[in-house]
Amino acid sequence: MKSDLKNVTIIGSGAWGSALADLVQRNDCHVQIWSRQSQSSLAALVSNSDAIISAVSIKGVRTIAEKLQTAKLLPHAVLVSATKGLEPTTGKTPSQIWQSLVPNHPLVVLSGPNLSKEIMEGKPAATVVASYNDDAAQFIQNIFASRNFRVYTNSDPIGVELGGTLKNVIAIAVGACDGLNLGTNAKSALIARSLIEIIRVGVYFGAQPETFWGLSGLGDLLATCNSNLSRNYQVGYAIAQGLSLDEAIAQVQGTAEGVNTANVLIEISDREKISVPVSRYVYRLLKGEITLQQAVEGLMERDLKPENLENLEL
Ligand SMILES: NC(=O)c1ccc[n+]([C@@H]2O[C@H](COP(=O)([O-])OP(=O)(O)OC[C@H]3O[C@@H](n4cnc5c(N)ncnc54)[C@H](O)[C@@H]3O)[C@@H](O)[C@H]2O)c1
Ligand SMILES: O=P(O)(O)OC[C@H](O)CO
Repeated sequence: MKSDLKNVTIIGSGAWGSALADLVQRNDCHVQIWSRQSQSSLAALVSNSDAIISAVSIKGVRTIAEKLQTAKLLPHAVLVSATKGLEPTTGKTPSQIWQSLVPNHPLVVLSGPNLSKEIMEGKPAATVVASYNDDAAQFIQNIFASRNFRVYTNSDPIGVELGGTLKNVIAIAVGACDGLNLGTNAKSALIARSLIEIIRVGVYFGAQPETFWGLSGLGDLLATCNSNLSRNYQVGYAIAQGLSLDEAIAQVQGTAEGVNTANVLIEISDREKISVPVSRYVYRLLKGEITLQQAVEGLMERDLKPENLENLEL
């Protein structure tokens, strides 16, 4: 069933904003795209929007949310956050920033295994729209769903959001693993153990552990760790080829959020004493504290322990 929604504003005209605009357009919505290069006023543009979708990098989220805080929105306007990152200064997720600055509108998080290039090519994909407000989630489900884009609702926005955010750090590790040609066993072990540490962090943020077995957790982890379309994977792969972090970032097109996310995650895990061994080795590698070879040895030589899947928080 298609919604009768007509006016949608997409904020951010990068790879993801453009792909999301394309998806909404397929459903006959009236779509307007705004970016920081636009001459038009964002406040004027959103004044008649039924849905406002933010697809900017994490560094732009607070600025954009502050602009909308003072804008006059339609009372029923739904906000959608499609960013996968953590704010450096506060450690907040994008949805937490949105919620704190624009609290009077329902918020939906959109996240899943969604490499924008494949979506632009019309290849089949699925995603999750998560909200504490079921009506808002269904509303957004209907404006995005199409023959090639299957959209699920979910009621754990923080879990859905963190699945998409934390896997970016792991994609750097897996890109490096592939760049070193360490093999399928190593890669599979890295992905499986990383999912456990993602869940540990998720639980700290108040997410439901089971959310991470879904599309936005395991699904996005697999997509990002198995595709050289992923910018985060590309960063890890390039480092394994001997490039510096700056050189790796320079050769990647668009934003690799995992680099910043690793910094913020390590601050949080140090403060809250959350064990995140894979992410920590990524962080130390990116900081230049260790070589890639030392990271591999460090992970393999950790103390032996039970797999302990019954108590993922430990
Ligand atoms: N590309 C994908 O496949 C994909 C898929 C899902 C989610 N995402 C997430 O979407 C977000 C954007 O990714 P992208 O691929 O479009 O990146 P991109 O680099 O192509 O575009 C980034 C966008 O953010 C805007 N931006 C950056 N800093 C800003 C600031 N300070 N103020 C205002 N706007 C600012 C840019 O103008 C641009 O529109 C990221 O969090 C990414 O993880 C990307
Ligand atoms: O290119 P990446 O690494 O930002 O990944 C893009 C999407 O998050 C994949 O779902």
